Amino acid sequence: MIVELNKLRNQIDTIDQQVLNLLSKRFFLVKKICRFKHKYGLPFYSPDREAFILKERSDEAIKLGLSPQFIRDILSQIINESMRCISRKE
Ligand SMILES: C=C(O[C@@H]1C=C(C(=O)O)C=C[C@H]1O)C(=O)O
Repeated sequence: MIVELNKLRNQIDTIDQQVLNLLSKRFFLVKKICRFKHKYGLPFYSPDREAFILKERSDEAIKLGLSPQFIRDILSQIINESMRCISRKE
């Protein structure tokens, strides 16, 4: 029984690691976009793009049997972190 539980937990650990790696890649791309926008004098904040992301991903969440509100909440947090990320000027 414990072996089975550990196997399942190991799978969750692997998935969590993948989520972290993907978030790291996402913030890397956000920083690239930030530099691109800075170069061409564009504002970093794009409310239309953010609205598009939240709508698209919550529609996708429904198809996958996930709560669309949960996915919107997570993505809003991630996008808020994008703002903090670029203000750190790393
Ligand atoms: C990364 C961008 O810049 C900002 C950050 C976003 C994000 O984290 O997805 C989305 C829109 C912008 O407010 C972008 O315009 O794509």
